[in-house]
Amino acid sequence: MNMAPIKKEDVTVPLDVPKAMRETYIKNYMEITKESGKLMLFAGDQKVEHLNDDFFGPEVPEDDADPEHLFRIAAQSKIGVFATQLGLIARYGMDYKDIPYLVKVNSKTNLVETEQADPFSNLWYDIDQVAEFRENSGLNILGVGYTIYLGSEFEAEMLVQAAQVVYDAHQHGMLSVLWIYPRGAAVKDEKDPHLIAGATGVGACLGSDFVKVNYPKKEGEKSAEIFKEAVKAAGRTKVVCAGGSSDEAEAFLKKLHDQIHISGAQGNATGRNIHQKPLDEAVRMCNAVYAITVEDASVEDALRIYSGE
Ligand SMILES: O=P(O)(O)OC[C@H]1O[C@](O)(COP(=O)(O)O)[C@@H](O)[C@@H]1O
Repeated sequence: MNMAPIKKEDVTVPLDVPKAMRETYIKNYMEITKESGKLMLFAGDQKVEHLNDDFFGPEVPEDDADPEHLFRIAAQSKIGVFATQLGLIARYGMDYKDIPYLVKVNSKTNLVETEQADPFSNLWYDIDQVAEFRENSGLNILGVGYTIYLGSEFEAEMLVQAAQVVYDAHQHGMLSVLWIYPRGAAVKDEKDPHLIAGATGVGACLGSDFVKVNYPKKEGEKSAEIFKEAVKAAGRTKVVCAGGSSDEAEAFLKKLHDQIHISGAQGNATGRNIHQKPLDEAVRMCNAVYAITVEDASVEDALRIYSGE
């Protein structure tokens, strides 16, 4: 069920990568996509984004209450990269040296989001510090991630920061993933397909390697079909979808399969649908998501992996 692997020559290196860093960029690209060209990103930044809501409660298994759960899953499963904040990586990385990491360089909590409030997610670290951390820790840091809230009154600041993050990541041969969410008082419908396509187009103009958006939704339309506009608008920037809140396994895997095979998405970025499970089940779900994304598995194959057959 493996797809033909991509070769080094297939990697399009953006021109803001300096000559001396081309090989590093290609190596990181091959590694983050597991030589498939597709990204399986395990998203673990929610301890800030959603505070403890995703990690504790009647619907959440006890394993998830401890931040180390995220590292255990990332270490024991097949993934392209594990995305979280630098501080958490610094606290656990010594015991999880083999995980491929992506440092999320901005984050904000959900407390600021009311009906009126326009979100702003400020930069925590500049990319030179991430590169310094990569050097000092010896960890395998393949890329960086940044969130933009398009349409927020703070959009201008976030666009500047995102542009710098992408450019600077490329200076160090690292990959960039932009999370782009239309959000704020000016945004009537965050999941409007045309607006999501606007967001992926912004990702392309920022020169990002990957752009992560929410799956569009429109009354009476098939999401997999209306998502095609966003994939097209992104051009050479690859589009991946956020996982969303925990769903029933088959429905979730089917949706992911459609995103890749109907819409043309080049991967996924999944958090809660993986980590809101006890460790063993979380690992099986992660491997199932990886199988669809990187190994071209069918939904049936992925379900077999998930059920441990
Ligand atoms: O839309 P929200 O609530 O801001 O969610 C943002 C979160 O969703 C993600 O993009 C994807 O994670 P999930 O798969 O759990 O949805 C996270 O990286 C991020 O923390």
